[in-house]
Amino acid sequence: MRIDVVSIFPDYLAPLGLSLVGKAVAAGTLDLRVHDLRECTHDRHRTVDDTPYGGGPGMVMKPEPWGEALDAILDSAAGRPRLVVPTPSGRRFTQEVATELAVAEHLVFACGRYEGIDSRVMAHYADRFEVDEISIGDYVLAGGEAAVLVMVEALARLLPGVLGNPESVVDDSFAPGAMAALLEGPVYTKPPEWRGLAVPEVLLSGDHGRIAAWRREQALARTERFRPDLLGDGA
Ligand SMILES: Nc1ncccc1[N+](=O)[O-]
Repeated sequence: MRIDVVSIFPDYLAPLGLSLVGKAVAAGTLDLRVHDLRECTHDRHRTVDDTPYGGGPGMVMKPEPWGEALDAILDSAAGRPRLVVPTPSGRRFTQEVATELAVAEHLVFACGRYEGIDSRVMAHYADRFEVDEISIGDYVLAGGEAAVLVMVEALARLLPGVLGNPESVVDDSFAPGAMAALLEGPVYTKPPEWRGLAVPEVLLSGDHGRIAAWRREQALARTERFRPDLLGDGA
């Protein structure tokens, strides 16, 4: 998979060189290219934004630098990449969306800052990109870069060979499957007792049936407490 990220703060994406995503890049599973949008400006001030037509607060990112940046990426792209635009006004990012993105051949993330990117950019590229405006949550960040870190990490761990133990994807919170709509319950590891706190004895029993039942019970309780919306009506 190839991933391009366009941003006026390319250094913000440096964490993608670490840990799990960094390993995927080193292994060649991910071809990650980060581009500085300002390299597509040609005025003295390297201007990327201007005041919004129709008035209103803040600034809007100008279309010209985006046109130059995205044309260059398309020139070196095979096929029709998916253009992911992180925005609070997009469709909601979920584990299902992460799974969808994880099977793409080529993702291009356009990091908007300020009030967003001139809407003509998304309209102009609708035939050459599969344009996908996605929100990671109902809050307002200063730009899309943090959202790209979130989305790339969520999809990278789904790529074959990236996670040491592919099993751990199966019982993720929100992963499709038997415990699909439940939050993961508490987890424990050695030592069996720590500062007077013992690990629940069922987990040391070796009785896999009892352990599975206990885990489901804990997952249900946690889901009822933190995310009753996941339980639907009278589940
Ligand atoms: N919530 C957001 N705020 C700003 C930019 C992008 C965002 N998002 O969710 O992708």
